[in-house]
Amino acid sequence: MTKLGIIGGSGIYQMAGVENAQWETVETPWGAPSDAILTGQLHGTDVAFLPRHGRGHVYTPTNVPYRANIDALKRIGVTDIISVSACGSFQDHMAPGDFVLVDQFIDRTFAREKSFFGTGCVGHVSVAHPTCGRLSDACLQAGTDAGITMHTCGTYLAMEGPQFSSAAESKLYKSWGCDVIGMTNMPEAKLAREAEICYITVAMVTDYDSWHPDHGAVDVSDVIRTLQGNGTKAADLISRLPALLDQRPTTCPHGCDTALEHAIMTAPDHRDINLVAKLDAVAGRVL
Ligand SMILES: CSC[C@H]1O[C@H](OP(=O)(O)O)[C@H](O)[C@@H]1O
Ligand SMILES: Nc1ncnc2[nH]cnc12
Repeated sequence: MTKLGIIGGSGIYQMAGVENAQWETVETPWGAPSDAILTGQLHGTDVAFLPRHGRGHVYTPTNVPYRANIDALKRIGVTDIISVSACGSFQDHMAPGDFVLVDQFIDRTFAREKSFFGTGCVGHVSVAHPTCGRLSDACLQAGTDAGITMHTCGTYLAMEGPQFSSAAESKLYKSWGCDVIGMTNMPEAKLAREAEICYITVAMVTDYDSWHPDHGAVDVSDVIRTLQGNGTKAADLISRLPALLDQRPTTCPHGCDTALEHAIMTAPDHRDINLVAKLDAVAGRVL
């Protein structure tokens, strides 16, 4: 059974159309998530919506409690996460208002906890293909049906922030072949993989960062203006997903939900029982 998690980024703090909606407080061994989680059904499919920065936009990209957020979603049974995120673009043809289905990341963040594992329970998962092709296909169809200009793949540069990039950084990332830039999807995608949850980033282009000769520096007021249009489009895309994702295969064909199968290195008699206890939701299947 699908339970669809939606992580709403900048400008997305609510989700309309959810039946039996209630804000649930979820506690985790990794602290409190960014906010309570809105649960209910969308066109008959169980959904759980979490505003990444909290209602009122409280958490900076660095301070978002990424581990608590992913643990909380796993703990309440989420199988699939759609991360809806604002981004800058490094490509002329990925214009403000377009949506990019991210399939690769370059992680340049440096001030965040990036793993549920640690001393006393060491685990290594593959993030060679960090997003789920099944979710990407569904988002492509939903977005196209909603009349959104969709790009089927793209590399997302995750920066620490909260300041935007300098022009030199922006040109460097473009020269690396990156397509979009944001501040939040790492370590979120890595943690979702550790938690064996399928994950896709729907990156909503709001600006051209600071490389473009015909566009000035990024300005939050421009970002917000574009986000207001993007938010409506994102809601339309999401409302079409239940019909496409309700029939979940017993196991993800891309292996997202079996990522921990051979991941844990620490011998059973050397494991830290406190850490193992904290991993109950995320890795209980294999511990
Ligand atoms: C409001 S512009 C910068 C801000 O927007 C993006 O957030 P999110 O990924 O949660 O939509 C970006 O990563 C920055 O945090
Ligand atoms: N240019 C940009 N850089 C980083 N994060 C962003 N979010 C939206 N636009 C962005």
